[in-house]
Amino acid sequence: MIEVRNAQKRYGRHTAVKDISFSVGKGEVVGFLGPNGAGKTTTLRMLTGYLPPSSGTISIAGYDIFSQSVDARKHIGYMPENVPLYDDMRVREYLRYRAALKGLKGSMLRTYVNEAMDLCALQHVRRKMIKTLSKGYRQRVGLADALVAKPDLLILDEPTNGLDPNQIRQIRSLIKRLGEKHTILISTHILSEVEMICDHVIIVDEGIVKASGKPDELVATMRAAGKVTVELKAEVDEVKEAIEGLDKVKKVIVEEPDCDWNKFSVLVESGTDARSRIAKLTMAKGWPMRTLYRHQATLEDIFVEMTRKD
Ligand SMILES: Nc1ncnc2c1ncn2[C@@H]1O[C@H](COP(=O)(O)OP(=O)(O)OP(=O)(O)O)[C@@H](O)[C@H]1O
Repeated sequence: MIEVRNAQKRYGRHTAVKDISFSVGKGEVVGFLGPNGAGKTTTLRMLTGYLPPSSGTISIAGYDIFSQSVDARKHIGYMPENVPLYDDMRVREYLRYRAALKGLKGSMLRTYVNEAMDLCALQHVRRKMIKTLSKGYRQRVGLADALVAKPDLLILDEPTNGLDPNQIRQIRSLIKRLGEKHTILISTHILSEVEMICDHVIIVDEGIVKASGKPDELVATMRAAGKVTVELKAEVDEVKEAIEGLDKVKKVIVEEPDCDWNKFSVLVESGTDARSRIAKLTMAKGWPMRTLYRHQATLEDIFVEMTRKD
């Protein structure tokens, strides 16, 4: 459904997207993650045909987004980050206007607008002026606009941005339902959102793809390169030196002590579990120990690991 090959975007001297390639299959729900300024919005705007790439190719449903833009755009419903709405229009009036711009007419236009309003729970505000709507409802109008012409691909740029937790849940469950029938590319900062909604995740930073895969696969890779936490009573430097001397231990980080218990994070090589060797060492040394556990990596750990600057 989406094929991006070596897309690059420069704004004058600044390169916002260095070299991005990825593909999204039909029916997939893909999370597009990255810190501020990573190039997410720029990439989404290139995908939707609003910005030409400086180099590289992008095709949607087999159509090149620039040379076959009309055909490509028929497949896309786009919800930009700050949904631009006409404040002085009423909800239904606005959606009918947008549907007409997308080529819908007559009874089909009315039916499609009605269905989009049903899906986004907008019927009870259909006669309200857009300027009187809360942020959550404005987002729903933006989503209804994106899906009114029944495109098979939805591109959503931070759809839950600025919403309160209840509104976030509502929009999230709506996106989940939409994912049953549409291919979705969703840019977000909210990692739990990705874990809940997406089949696949792409992490971008500094204009390139840093990681890509199923959320649980990424987490499994990270888990293999795990971290162990140890709390014991012994002299800090001695513990650090002894654990760092163990096979396959990469580094020992001294954490804030908890009362008189010293705490250490032990970073170990991929595929190893240092717990039994640490336990043997502490017993041999006679150090009292109260904690020894291996961390379960989360998508947040992956995100931080892939995008940290230190
Ligand atoms: N029109 C523009 N002119 C010049 N530079 C721009 C323009 N738009 C974006 N940039 C720069 O390009 C880089 C990528 O921006 P982009 O908005 O794509 O990032 P983002 O990942 O969407 O960030 P955020 O999560 O903050 O929305 C940033 O350094 C930004 O300052």
